[in-house]
Amino acid sequence: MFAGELFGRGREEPAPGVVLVPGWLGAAEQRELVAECREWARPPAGMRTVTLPTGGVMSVRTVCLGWHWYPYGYARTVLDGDGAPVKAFPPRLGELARRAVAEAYGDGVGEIAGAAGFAPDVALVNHYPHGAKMGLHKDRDERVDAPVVSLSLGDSCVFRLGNTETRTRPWTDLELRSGDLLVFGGPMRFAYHGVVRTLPGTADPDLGLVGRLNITVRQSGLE
Ligand SMILES: O=C(O)CCC(=O)C(=O)O
Ligand SMILES: [Fe+2]
Repeated sequence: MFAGELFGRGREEPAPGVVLVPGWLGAAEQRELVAECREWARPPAGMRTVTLPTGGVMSVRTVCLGWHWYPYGYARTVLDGDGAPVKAFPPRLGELARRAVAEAYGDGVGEIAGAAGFAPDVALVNHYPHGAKMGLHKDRDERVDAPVVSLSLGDSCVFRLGNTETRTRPWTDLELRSGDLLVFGGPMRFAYHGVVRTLPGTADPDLGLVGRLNITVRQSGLE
């Protein structure tokens, strides 16, 4: 427990273009999103493990909406899985993500590339079972520089926000908890980032979720 928590966790801007809004989603909204993720996870085009070109298998399980992400590109079918057409991008999730960007940047929305006209069309839903993590990477398969919206549910995690140049320091480790909103855009849109570890057992049991879910909502720039 940090002394600062006596005063609650406030909005943070850990780097230019990166905004963390703790507890952005209320308990009811979190429960609704978890229920939706369960539906999205069902086959066909459901949650799957991703095998990298190196032969490594990612420890998270992923389902995509709108466009199917595979290493490294986007397609309309699950070409590295069951071959089914990707599920539609839910308009409600798009609305939520647009509100997220507007609220995160506030009056500064005009200074962040692609933020004012944010038109998301793809979401990646990652489930982190206990012990899962995600190595440092850039989200670079999108063709535009609009911000990425990230929503966290369930167990907390240590999220590593790196830099745009190298996979090494400097980086900032942030704790992301259930309901937190993280937006990264502007000068940090193509920064390295990853999940060092999750913190098992930190989720509110009422959420009924084992592990951690993360939803990133993005604008692909694809037609
Ligand atoms: O789980 C997270 O917080 C980050 C996920 C991520 O970086 C991604 O899906 O590209
Ligand atoms: Fe990412």
